[in-house]
Amino acid sequence: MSGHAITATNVVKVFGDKAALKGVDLAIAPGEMVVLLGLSGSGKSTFLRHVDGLETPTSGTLNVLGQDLTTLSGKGMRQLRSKVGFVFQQFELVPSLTALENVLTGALATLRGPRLGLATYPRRLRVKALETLDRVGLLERAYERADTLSGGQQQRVAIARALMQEPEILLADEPVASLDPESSRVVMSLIREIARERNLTVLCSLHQVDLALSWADRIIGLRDGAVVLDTPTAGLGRAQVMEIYGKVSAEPEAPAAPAQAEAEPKHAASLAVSGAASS
Ligand SMILES: Nc1ncnc2c1ncn2[C@@H]1O[C@H](COP(=O)(O)OP(=O)(O)OP(=O)(O)O)[C@@H](O)[C@H]1O
Repeated sequence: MSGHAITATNVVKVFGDKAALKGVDLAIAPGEMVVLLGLSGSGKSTFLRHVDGLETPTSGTLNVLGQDLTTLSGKGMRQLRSKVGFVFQQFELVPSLTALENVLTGALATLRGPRLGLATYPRRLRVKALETLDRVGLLERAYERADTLSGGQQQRVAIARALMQEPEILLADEPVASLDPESSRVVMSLIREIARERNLTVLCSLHQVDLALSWADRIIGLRDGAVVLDTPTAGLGRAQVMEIYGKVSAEPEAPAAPAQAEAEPKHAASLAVSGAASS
């Protein structure tokens, strides 16, 4: 037992002939807000999916909230997953349901049987869902269909949904990649405030160095399936920031020229803004 919320030891994940994770080692303390920073394809989503038990490591070990994920099955895995909330880039709401109903689905794992319509949820959960919507600033939108809300509002509903399960860990996979800068700021600031209030451990993938520097306690940089950087953000000077741009956005060592086009990261521009990407 390490006392960490998440500990990965030499986690390798191979899909067919592709190694998505090449021996990831990291440890995250309870209550930390960590950004997993890297280009598209660096392995961020794959790692987050491991922490939620959606993928199993090919080798290595992953300990989440004191449990070795590689040994958990059925019930044990469900119990662990109930303590881990997940927020996605595309929100993954049910578009035809109201904001409130979407939030309530976050409590489904605690209920027996299907729920169709608001009235089928216990009153205590309806009240809790309304309070949670209020916390994300959307109480007045509770009865509107999810697909009538803006992207930023939908992501706030998705955060409220994740909070309904009272998680100890919140995973967020590129939660602001589909949002404009102002909505991104609102969503990141909300995640940070709520994490502080509830002593949540947050692991959030991002591809933007600037956002990572603004919102993380610590940045873990992934490149080509490996950790290339692990640094607290407090007190970083310009030189270290440049180093972050360089380390996370540099191509893997000695890339073969013909592979370059295919390996071209879709987020290259946002990581290359410093001009230090080749350092
Ligand atoms: N189920 C899968 N089957 C085969 N290859 C996969 C699978 N999942 C991920 N990969 C590959 O693993 C590598 C890492 O992908 P991953 O989605 O984790 O990266 P990422 O950093 O999250 O990027 P993005 O932001 O584009 O999702 C990629 O090369 C991807 O094609």
